[in-house]
Parts: sequence; structure tokens; C-alpha cells
Amino acid sequence: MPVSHSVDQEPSGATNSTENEHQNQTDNDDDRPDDGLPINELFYSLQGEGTLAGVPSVFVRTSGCNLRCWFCDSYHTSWEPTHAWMSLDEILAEIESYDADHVVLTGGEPMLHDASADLLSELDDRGYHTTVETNGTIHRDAPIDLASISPKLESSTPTPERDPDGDGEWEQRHENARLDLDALTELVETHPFQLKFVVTDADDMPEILDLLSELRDAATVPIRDENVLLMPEGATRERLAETRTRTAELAMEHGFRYTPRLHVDLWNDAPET
Ligand SMILES: C[S@@+](CC[C@H](N)C(=O)[O-])C[C@H]1O[C@@H](n2cnc3c(N)ncnc32)[C@H](O)[C@@H]1O
Ligand SMILES: Nc1nc2[nH]cc(C(=O)O)c2c(=O)[nH]1
Ligand code: SF4
Ligand SMILES: [Mg+2]
Repeated sequence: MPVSHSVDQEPSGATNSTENEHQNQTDNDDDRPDDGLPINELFYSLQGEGTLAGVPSVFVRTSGCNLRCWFCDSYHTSWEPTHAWMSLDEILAEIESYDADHVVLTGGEPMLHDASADLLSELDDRGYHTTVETNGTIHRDAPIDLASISPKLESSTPTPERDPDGDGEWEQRHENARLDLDALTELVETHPFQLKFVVTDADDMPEILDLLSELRDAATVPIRDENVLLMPEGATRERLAETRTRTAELAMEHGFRYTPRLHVDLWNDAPET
């Protein structure tokens, strides 16, 4: 099993004006350090997704998200955010306690937080390879070795029928925020990147193709088919068994890459994996 760092869970809140703008939640945390991040979990595992799948990596999972995908596999960073505040020094010490060269900053939406850019700079200074898992709605000036961008499709929207936590109260807000072509363009122009789409079935393809076409028109860098990954929707082995073969066939049909969800194959939906 991966070595894990457990954090005391507290209700999450926004941390500053940028974060409030996206998250609109109240900050009740008295113990918040000036330079810290709300950390939901910090653990060592294998990168399970994307072009670096299989690479031993330390995962830093921030809490809080500006979206609410109905299928979110990190429920306690989005629908019901919990965290402990950690200073950057504490986070760096914890990362350095593992024998890994790769760090994955994820969430929730890590780019919500100003301090994510500071953490990435510190990691860069120390020679780590950094991947940022992001929904692609926020661009920040930060050193990133791989921007792992997962733009959200209409099929992610929490309609009343799909809402895991209510009656579709987040539907419109999610729908309004889920795509930002300017942010996507800046992300692909600034960093090495992969575009990782969560696919449920063939109905997702027209939207992926339209978005790619818009992004290719807008961006000054090439977006190659090999930069585009289709990932099956599923937070459990059971659900992946229903979505992965169709997703793989769609990848072959369109000449895109397929990415497994190695951590789900190995550890199902266990936390800190
Ligand atoms: C929890 S998100 C955190 C980072 C960022 N908020 C994002 O969505 O990219 C990490 C990755 O898991 C993917 N993901 C979340 N729930 C999923 C599910 N049920 N099936 C497949 N992928 C999922 C996201 O698309 C993203 O690539
Ligand atoms: N093993 C493992 N690989 C991952 N790659 C991206 C993840 C994420 O939640 O962002 C993730 C995760 O949660 N676990
Ligand atoms: S954007 Fe990422 S963290 Fe936010 S709800 Fe969607 S999958 Fe979860
Ligand atoms: Mg995950």
C-alpha cells in the first residue's frame, strides 16, 4: 500500500480574493498559515493517469473546486471539501520524506490557490518534475513540467438527475464555468501539456472534436493528436469495466491516445492511492 500522510479534516474555505471569486465560500479557519495550502491528502503512489502512468510520484491534493462534476472521484475536495492547512515548509518536508522525483499537484482545483504557484516554484528549485492536474479554467504563472489538463464536457454537469448531493443547485454554475477558451489557450501555450478528456460514451466525441478545433484555431502552438488522451469515466473497477472498452475503441477510431486509470485497477477507490 502507498505510504500515506493523514490530515485532520476540517471544513474547507476560500483563502483570498482570487479563491473567493471562484469558490465563494467562507473562510472559518483560524489556523491558516500565510503561505499555506488547504491539503485534503498527501501520499506516495504510482501516477495512475496519462503519459506518465506508472511513475512513482508524491501526490499533493488541495481542497476546494470551482466546478462540481457529478462523477468527481475526489468528493471531499469538491462537493464536501475537507482539509488541514499546511504551510509550504510542511508540505515540502513531507514531499522530501519520500524517495520520489515526481510530484503531482492535484485537487480539487489546485490552480484556485495563489500558494500553488509558490509551491511549484519551490519544487522547481529543488529539481522535482511537477505535474499539475487541472480542469483548465484557471491559468497561473508557475513553473510546470506537465500541465495535465482535463477540460470538462457537458456530460460532467450535475443535472438534477445526476447530482450526488442535491437537486441540481450547481448545474448552472458548473455549466457557466466549465470551459474557458482563454485559460485553455494560455495553459497549452505556456507549458508542456496533455489534454485528458473523461469519456463516458460516443456522445462525448462531437464536443471533444469541436473544442479541439476551437483550441487549435486559438493557440499558437500545435496540438497534436498524441497530446489528446481519452480516459474512461469511472471511480471504481466496476464502473470502469463498463466504460473502458468503448473509450479505447473511440481512441483508436479518432487516432487519440487512451489512458488507463491504473490506480483504480490496482487499489479501486481507496483513499490516498
Ligand atoms: C479529481 S480531478 C482534480 C484535478 C482537476 N480538478 C481536474 O478535474 O482536472 C483529477 C482527475 O480525475 C479525473 N476524474 C475525476 N473523477 C473521475 C471519474 N469518475 N472518472 C474518470 N476520471 C475522473 C479528472 O477529470 C481529472 O483528470
Ligand atoms: N495514483 C493516482 N494517480 C492519479 N493521477 C491523477 C490523480 C488525481 O486525482 O488527480 C491521481 C490519483 O488520485 N491517484
Ligand atoms: S473539476 Fe476536478 S475536482 Fe472539480 S469537481 Fe470536477 S473532477 Fe472534481
Ligand atoms: Mg484521483
